[in-house]
Amino acid sequence: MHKLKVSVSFSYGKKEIVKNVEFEGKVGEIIAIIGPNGAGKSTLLKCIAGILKPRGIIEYNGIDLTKLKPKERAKIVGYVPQSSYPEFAFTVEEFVELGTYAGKGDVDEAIRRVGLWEKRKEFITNLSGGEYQLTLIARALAQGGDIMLLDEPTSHLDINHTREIMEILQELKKEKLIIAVFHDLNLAINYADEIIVLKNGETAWKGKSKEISEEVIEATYGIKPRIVREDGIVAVLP
Ligand SMILES: Nc1ncnc2c1ncn2[C@@H]1O[C@H](COP(=O)(O)OP(=O)(O)OP(=O)(O)O)[C@@H](O)[C@H]1O
Repeated sequence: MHKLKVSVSFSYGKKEIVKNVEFEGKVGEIIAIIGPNGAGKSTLLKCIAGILKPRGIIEYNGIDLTKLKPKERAKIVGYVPQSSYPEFAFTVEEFVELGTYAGKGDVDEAIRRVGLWEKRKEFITNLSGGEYQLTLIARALAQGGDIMLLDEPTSHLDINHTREIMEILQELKKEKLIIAVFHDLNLAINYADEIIVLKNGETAWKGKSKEISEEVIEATYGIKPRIVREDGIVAVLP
């Protein structure tokens, strides 16, 4: 069990943004969603998060997530939005507690797990971009659900913070299903187990991340990259 089944479409007005995207995932996996700007990646994630109401099926362990009330759904799915600069001067611990259904214990535990315990009394407006991203992850973590969705968790981060976030995700996947949107193909290929490539709202390719080919990338992005494979590491050179 611990399996997510997704088969959804979503339209803004008459414009279909997500077209029959189907995949399955289970606890223990990282699934990366990649694709060009405007492909529908964030929209797909928001559908799974319950922020948007898609047509189709989103089922976890046989439970139809689209039918759950927000509070019930939040116990299963955590959502980490695209990071934007924080506007309000909450402390880290106030922010992690805010909007979650977590108890104090879960809040403390989540802050510890992302390594921000020393900064728990700090205002989020004083954090670096990387620390703020960790705070967003802690907030989703505090809800304790089996599924964690992240929209570009490493955008604007330096190599140090990028590694920190990716290592946290590797650790979390032992007990969760992680679904994350990435623009960085190298991160997606090397850290995710599965990749879903979206183009114009459709699934252009899906499969084991390291099996993605030059042809798939060329067909999706319109440029022929070089892919170097060595010692189990895959490097995509634009
Ligand atoms: N609120 C909205 N109303 C109407 N159209 C929208 C809305 N939000 C997004 N769209 C459109 O949906 C399409 C997909 O957007 P989405 O943000 O899901 O793409 P994306 O793949 O995440 O892009 P990016 O990589 O640039 O973040 C775009 O054409 C966008 O203009």
